[in-house]
Amino acid sequence: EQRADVLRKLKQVVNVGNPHKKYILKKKIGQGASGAVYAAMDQHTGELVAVKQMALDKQPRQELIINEILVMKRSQHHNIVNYRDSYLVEKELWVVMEYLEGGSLTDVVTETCMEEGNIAVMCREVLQALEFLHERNIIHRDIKSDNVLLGMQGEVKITDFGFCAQLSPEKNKRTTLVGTPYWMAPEVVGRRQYGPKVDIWSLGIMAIEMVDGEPPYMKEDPLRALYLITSNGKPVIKERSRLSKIFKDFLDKCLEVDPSRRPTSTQLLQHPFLKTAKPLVSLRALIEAARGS
Ligand SMILES: NC(=O)c1cn(-c2ccnc(N)n2)c2cc(C#CC3(O)CCCCC3)ccc12
Repeated sequence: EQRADVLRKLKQVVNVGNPHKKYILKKKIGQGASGAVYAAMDQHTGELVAVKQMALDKQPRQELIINEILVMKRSQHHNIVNYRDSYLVEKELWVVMEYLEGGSLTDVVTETCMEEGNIAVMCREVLQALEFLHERNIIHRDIKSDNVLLGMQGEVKITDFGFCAQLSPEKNKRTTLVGTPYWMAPEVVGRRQYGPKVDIWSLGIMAIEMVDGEPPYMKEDPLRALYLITSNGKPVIKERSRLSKIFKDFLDKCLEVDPSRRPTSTQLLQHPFLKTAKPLVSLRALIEAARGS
């Protein structure tokens, strides 16, 4: 009966009509936890879109899907992959959103060596998205390079709100173990109460990805990584010696183990490290370098 309830609620949220008439699926661009993602074309406008397809009966937590759509419908921002529309086709849910053709930050961190000016612009753009979400009491809970997408005009947008949490005055803290192990904050791993600052920790881990090419403990299995996060606290950065003083200070603030000492997104947006950011258009060269390799 809970599933029937979800279906009823979804029917109120999604658009009417058959998306097969509106969109032509092109190629598969990803296989997220909750479904496959395709690049598609809007038949009337010729615009490229991304379509996330989820088989409802395969979802462990169906109510999370409604959450993702409802939260994203009203959260339009230039640093967030924007929701377009959604459809229910038999038992399959389609979520249609804008398409970013530059791929993910993962492609860049694994294929290129980023200089600090590029790392600073990435951190600034992601912090702008986090400030927007945290103001609305939304925690993303899965910040990592895979979920940061790039456009050819230098757009930087966060995506995949499948794990996000909408806090309320009655329930402004969470304890559920959600996210991707290597990027999880100590308070999440330790099952303590946590809030929006978990996204700031994950941003710090993503900054380590941009320096070292991968998060700490990536060679360990996920369970051991969880143990190391709680036992080691602030992770060691392999190439720390080669970083500037203000970048090290920025990293140390994101990776404060005690969330009450970790700055908010608004506070971090004032950090001097972000003043060294290169112009957004310089990211185009990074995308091409990542593709070229
Ligand atoms: N590789 C992959 O799995 C994915 C690749 N993309 C995209 C999206 C756009 N452009 C490109 N190039 N890729 C994904 C998007 C989502 C998502 C989401 C939302 O939460 C975003 C807010 C509105 C509701 C839906 C999940 C996964 C992937």
